[in-house]
Parts: sequence; C-alpha cells; structure tokens
Amino acid sequence: MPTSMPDIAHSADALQEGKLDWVGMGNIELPLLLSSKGLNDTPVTAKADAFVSLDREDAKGIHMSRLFLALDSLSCEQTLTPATIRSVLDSFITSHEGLSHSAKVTFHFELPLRRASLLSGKQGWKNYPVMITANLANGRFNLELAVDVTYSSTCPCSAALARQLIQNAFEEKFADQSLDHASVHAWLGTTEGILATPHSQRSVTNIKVKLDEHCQEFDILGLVNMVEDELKTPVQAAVKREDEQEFARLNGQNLMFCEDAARKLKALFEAENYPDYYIKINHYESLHAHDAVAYAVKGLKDGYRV
Ligand SMILES: Nc1nc2c(ncn2[C@@H]2O[C@H](COP(=O)(O)OP(=O)(O)OP(=O)(O)O)[C@@H](O)[C@H]2O)c(=O)[nH]1
Repeated sequence: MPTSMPDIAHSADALQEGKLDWVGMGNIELPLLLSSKGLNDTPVTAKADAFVSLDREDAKGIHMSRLFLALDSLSCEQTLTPATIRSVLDSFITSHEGLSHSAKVTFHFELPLRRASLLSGKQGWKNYPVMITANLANGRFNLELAVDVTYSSTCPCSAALARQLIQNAFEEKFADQSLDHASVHAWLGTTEGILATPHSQRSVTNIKVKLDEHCQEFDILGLVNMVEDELKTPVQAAVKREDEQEFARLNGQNLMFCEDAARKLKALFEAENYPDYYIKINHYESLHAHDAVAYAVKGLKDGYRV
C-alpha cells in the first residue's frame, strides 16, 4: 500500500509563529506573449517574481507550486494584459485560502520596438527594459508600468562656454579685417573655427507610472513615444549621415541639464493625469566620473517616494 508523501507546508507546525508580508519566488523564467496597444502580440522572455502574504501566523508555509503553475498557465494559454494579470493574482489568493489575503507579481523583460530614423526613412530595432508590477489586496488592484528610455543630453553650460571660445577665435582671426563673406563661411567649416564642442552623454530616464485599476490595455509604445518626443534626442537605431546631422541639430537645439529633462517629463506626466508617476533622470556625464541625477514624483501622500 503506497504511503502518502509528507506535506510539510500543510502539516508541519511553524518553527516560529508570525505573519509575513510576502513569501514566494523570484526570477522565474517565463516566456510571455505581451499584448500592448499599437503592437502585434509580442513574445518576450520575462523574469517573474510571484508572492502572496502569509497572514496565518501558525502556518508552516505557502504552496509555491500553485503560484508557479498559475504563471505557467498565463505563459502557455494567455496573452499578458491587465485582465490576465488580475486573474493570476486572484488565483494566487484563492489557491491560498485561509493563508493569504494579498498577492503581487512582477514581470521584467526587454521589449523590442521598431524605431524610425530621423530623416532617411530607415527603421531599426531598439530594446526597452520594461517592468510590469501588480498587486491585489482586499479586492484593490494596483497596476504599475515602468520603462527605461535612453537619450542623449548636451550640457547647456558647456555649450555656452564653447560658443565663447568660438567668438574669441573669430575675434583673433578676423580682428581689424574687412569681413569677407566667403572666408568667414569657409572658416566656420573648419575645426579651427568651431574649435570647441559642448560635452554630451548617453542618459537614461527610469519612469514608473501607476495605471488606472480599470485599465484594459497596456500602451507601452504610447508611453515611449510620448517621452522620446518630449526629450527630442533619444538614442537612434538606423542612422545615415542625414540622420546624424539632424541628431546634431536636435542636440544643439535641445540643450539639457538633468533638471531640464526632469521638469519636461514632470510637466508631461502632470498633463497626462496619471494616477501617480516617478521619474529618475541619469545623465552619465562625459565631463565627470559621476552622474548628474534628478528625481520627480507626483507627491501623493501614499504615492511614489524618491
Ligand atoms: N513554502 C515553501 N515551500 C518551499 C520552500 N522551499 C522549497 N519549497 C517546496 O515547494 C514545494 C511546493 O510546495 P507545494 O506547492 O505545497 O507542493 P505540493 O504540496 O506538491 O502541492 P499542493 O498539493 O498543491 O500543496 C514543496 O516541495 C516545498 O518543499 C520554501 O522556502 N517555502
């Protein structure tokens, strides 16, 4: 007569009694089919973190396989949408009847998006790090979308200092001469003329937006487009020389301290009326060995903190 297997999580007493905020698994490998506005359903390779609260003080443990198998069904049978995430969290809680009142899940993945070049009409892929976090507690569903957008920032102070050097060089070159249009024009096209350029650097904004709890559809493309249109100088995918020249113009016409970038996005997100938002600006300075950093949040009492 086969004996039944011991079920420690079910039968054993807790070594030490007490509630736990979250118990579960981290870094679960999970292929998903993402559904997001403006995109074909996109296969992504995600890492998932899955948790329930342990509210019964004398319970030995949760049932991890139940969380794992609920995520496996999401991966194999459904697309990733706000509704399917909510139903996964529902199943986390119902599969832990009497043990858990709350559940949360996080999906981290890279989303490949087709990006158009500035002028040449070419296209190329760019990957965007995305994190979707959801939790369900006492019937309240919270959903958050986080994305990183990489761009170029050119320093306004450095640009002013470079312009001064160019003016000084002009004085030196053409002092006490009648100005000949052609020779000035030629001089401006030389490194002797434009003898200084401002420093610019690759920069990343980490963005988190709280989505409405009745949100039906992710719009990751819309969020990325809105941020890149506002910053004007996202790093490029396909670049021909005409694109590179336009990129140089955009950098020259959109000089940005980290404060400027943060204020631009704060104003944008205020206008978009997100329930809450978090912005971190990282300028990985080419002038310094350290970064220039700025933060902005909506400032709600129970909202994002910096
Ligand atoms: N709760 C908990 N389980 C763990 C941990 N480490 C490993 N496990 C194992 O997770 C496995 C899955 O637990 P359960 O989901 O309860 O597995 P099960 O009893 O076969 O499934 P059910 O019949 O649905 O309860 C068990 O074999 C546990 O030993 C841990 O730190 N905490």
